[in-house]
Amino acid sequence: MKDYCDPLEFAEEISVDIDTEIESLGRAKIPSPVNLPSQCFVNEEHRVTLRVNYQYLKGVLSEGKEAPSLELAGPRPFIYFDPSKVKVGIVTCGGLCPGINDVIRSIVMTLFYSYGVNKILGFQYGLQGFIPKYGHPVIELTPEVVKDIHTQGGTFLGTSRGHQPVEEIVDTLERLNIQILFMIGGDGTFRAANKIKDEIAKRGLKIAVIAIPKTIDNDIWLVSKTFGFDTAVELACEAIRCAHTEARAVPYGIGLVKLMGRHSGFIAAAATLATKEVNFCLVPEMDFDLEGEQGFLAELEKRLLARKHAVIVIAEGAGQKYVIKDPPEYDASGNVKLGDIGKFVKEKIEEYFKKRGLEIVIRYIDPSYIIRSVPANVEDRIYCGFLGQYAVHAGMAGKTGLMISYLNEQFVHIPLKEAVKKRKQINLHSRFWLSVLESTGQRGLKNPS
Ligand SMILES: Nc1ncnc2c1ncn2[C@@H]1O[C@H](COP(=O)(O)OP(=O)(O)O)[C@@H](O)[C@H]1O
Ligand SMILES: O=P(O)(O)OC[C@H]1O[C@](O)(COP(=O)(O)O)[C@@H](O)[C@@H]1O
Ligand SMILES: [Mg+2]
Repeated sequence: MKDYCDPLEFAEEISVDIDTEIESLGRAKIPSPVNLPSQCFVNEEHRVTLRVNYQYLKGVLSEGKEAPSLELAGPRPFIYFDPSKVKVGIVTCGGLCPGINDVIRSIVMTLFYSYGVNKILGFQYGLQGFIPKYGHPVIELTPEVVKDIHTQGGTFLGTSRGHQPVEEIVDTLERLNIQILFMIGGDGTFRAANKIKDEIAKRGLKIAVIAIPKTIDNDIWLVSKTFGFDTAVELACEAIRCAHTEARAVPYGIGLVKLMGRHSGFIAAAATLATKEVNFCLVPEMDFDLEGEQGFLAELEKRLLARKHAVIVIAEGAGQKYVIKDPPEYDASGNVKLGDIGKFVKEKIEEYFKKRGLEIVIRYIDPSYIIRSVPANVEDRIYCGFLGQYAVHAGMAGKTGLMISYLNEQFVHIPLKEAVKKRKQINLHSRFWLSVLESTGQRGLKNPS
């Protein structure tokens, strides 16, 4: 599993103080079912040292403190819930992402075959599925129902954006007697999951909430890579290759590709590294000037004159200072609505070269929804399988308020409250970004102030 997006390399403050304690509903006393090979069992003693900055670690150890470590994910020898009685819910929220169906399938198959759980309900259309007024019926999930869903993109359960009353969500969990809730979603879903977990605790209920990080943006803190990201990058590369072909075919051809990435430009950056044809990669983390001697347009002109073609990749959240509405607008989930930077940059390029009398040909490609609605690629398919399995092991062990994460090359449990503390973004001083700069050859794109 590739780990080049290690969030600790992206963090400015590598010396993270994380509360790594995982909450539990009670003592796990029931022996795990025989279908699970005992050699695979892990327990709470199995912890993974969190890879942190060496200087920070030295400081921690010299103070006599322990090195920060995370609970390892995996099947436990003893579980909390009785497989013959436990009832489980699954919900998918937020934007689509390749691999959601793989995760749903993996959860259902693991519950059924490894633990013998047969009461599994799917809530439809995200958080709306818990709210009676929407009238979305729950779906009974069995291996037969989910057996082929991984061949399709999207989510078999449907999704939605928009806040729903947490009290009503927990009322529904109580009414249906759900004891483990698996929430597949991104940062927004995790904030909702945290609130649901708090409401459950307030009512003194024994319901586990387990989150699985989903988003093509790969912007979740304390996860190396979210599932679906790899597939999205692969598709993005195809768009870039086409843009390059178009640009090279004509004199002064420009291929401009806009990719998703609301606040984090990982798709744009990774696709740039993968294709090697990109000359300018613009991401939300980086400020750039359009005009001026060292601005983007002047740099683009230099490139065009030297090589007669250019490829530009722009993440949708880049350059928002030029296009965002004032005051900003928000979607139903509270995410800021972005201005269309791709269209804006295209028009600026056309204007600039018209003024300078250089006849350019610009091809603008916006593959946005195509890269997230396809089925998962092999890499993501394997990854999603693991995520679903580890989520089930954590839930059956009675753990709660956690996210299953792949971090420092291990599957681990991360408290949700830590995962929502911040957003993972590209660190412009990281070796990862340096590699992007080396690949594009782009300069700072900022005029001296
Ligand atoms: N702070 C919050 N409190 C409660 N619910 C939230 C919060 N933020 C987001 N949500 C809900 O979580 C769901 C998913 O959020 P969204 O931002 O759309 O997607 P994602 O989880 O992929 O980031 C939506 O139904 C949204 O309203
Ligand atoms: O689905 P919508 O509402 O058009 O939103 C598009 C946004 O969703 C994303 O695909 C990511 O959304 P999530 O936070 O739900 O994973 C972004 O890349 C994009 O900005
Ligand atoms: Mg999100």
